[in-house]
Amino acid sequence: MSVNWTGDEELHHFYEVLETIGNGGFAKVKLGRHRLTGEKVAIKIMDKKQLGEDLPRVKLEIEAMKNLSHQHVCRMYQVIETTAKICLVLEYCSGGELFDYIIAKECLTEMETRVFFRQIISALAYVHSRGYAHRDLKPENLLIDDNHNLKLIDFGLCGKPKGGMQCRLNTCCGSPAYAAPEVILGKSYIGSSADVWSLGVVLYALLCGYLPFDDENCMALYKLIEMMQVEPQDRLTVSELLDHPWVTKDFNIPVEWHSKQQMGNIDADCITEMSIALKRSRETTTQLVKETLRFSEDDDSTGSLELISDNDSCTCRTHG
Ligand SMILES: COc1cc(O)cc(Nc2ccc(C(=O)Nc3ccc4c(c3)C[NH2+]CC4)cc2)c1
Repeated sequence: MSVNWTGDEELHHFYEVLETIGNGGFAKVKLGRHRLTGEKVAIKIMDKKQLGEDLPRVKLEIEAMKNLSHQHVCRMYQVIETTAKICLVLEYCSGGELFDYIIAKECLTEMETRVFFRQIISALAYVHSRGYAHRDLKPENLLIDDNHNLKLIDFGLCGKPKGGMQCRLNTCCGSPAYAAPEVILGKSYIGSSADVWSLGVVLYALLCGYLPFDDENCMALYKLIEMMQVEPQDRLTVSELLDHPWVTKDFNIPVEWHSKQQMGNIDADCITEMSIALKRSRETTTQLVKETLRFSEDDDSTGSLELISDNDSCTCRTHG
């Protein structure tokens, strides 16, 4: 059974839409709660008129998010589109932005920085392996989840070179304070190298609690940070960072960057547990989940489901 919802009806049928938790440019992010599972979500609401010529970027991000499923990348659960709006239903990260966390703590210890930095490298190595450059890496685009782990968000500026990650990109984008010199200078650039420069600025911000400013002392410092070499070919690569001595210190193992989340079909055991928890038949539960997640037989969705039961409420998360 499929229902012809209007976008607003669909959004409010499946989700309670609560307070605003983030604002940025042409988008507002509101806290939402799934009416069936009780799970909190973040709903990024964009007005198509305000998007204007940026609308294709949103479609690019949605396409990217369909191909990304990783323990340190914020999940996109659902897209709800109306004539006037596009809503992305996203993973809710209760700890908020890493940016606010750094401000609140002034700066982080070397150990806490290393734990976070390993998670950021893990996410970046995975995103690059899927053929995408993020191009807007900064503490505002790293969220802290319920388990105090980082999740990379906002793929609205990501680039996917047609010929693969060795091919150059041309669009000058991202935040100036984190953008690589070659991007700032309007040159064509390798996306993964530009992301590594941003990674260097993020590391500086984590350890110092403020951004490097462009004075001669900082330029001298840049030369010490191997990720912030002005010439891209002199810069460390993500794969060199995975087992860099500073990154592996105290861990003694390289960063595990492969996804721990299977991209597959709906897990039968999950349906069984959900149907018991929800006191519904397996068939009804499967239909509800498919309807909620807009799965269909002919769809190429590769999402899989994981049941997280917590104090009798059951939460169903998708992967992929
Ligand atoms: C792929 O993930 C994306 C993609 C995208 O384009 C945008 C987002 N944006 C999000 C922004 C914020 C949150 C979020 O959970 N924010 C949040 C959560 C808790 C708190 C705050 C913000 C701020 N006050 C403290 C508590 C989630 C997604 C993701």
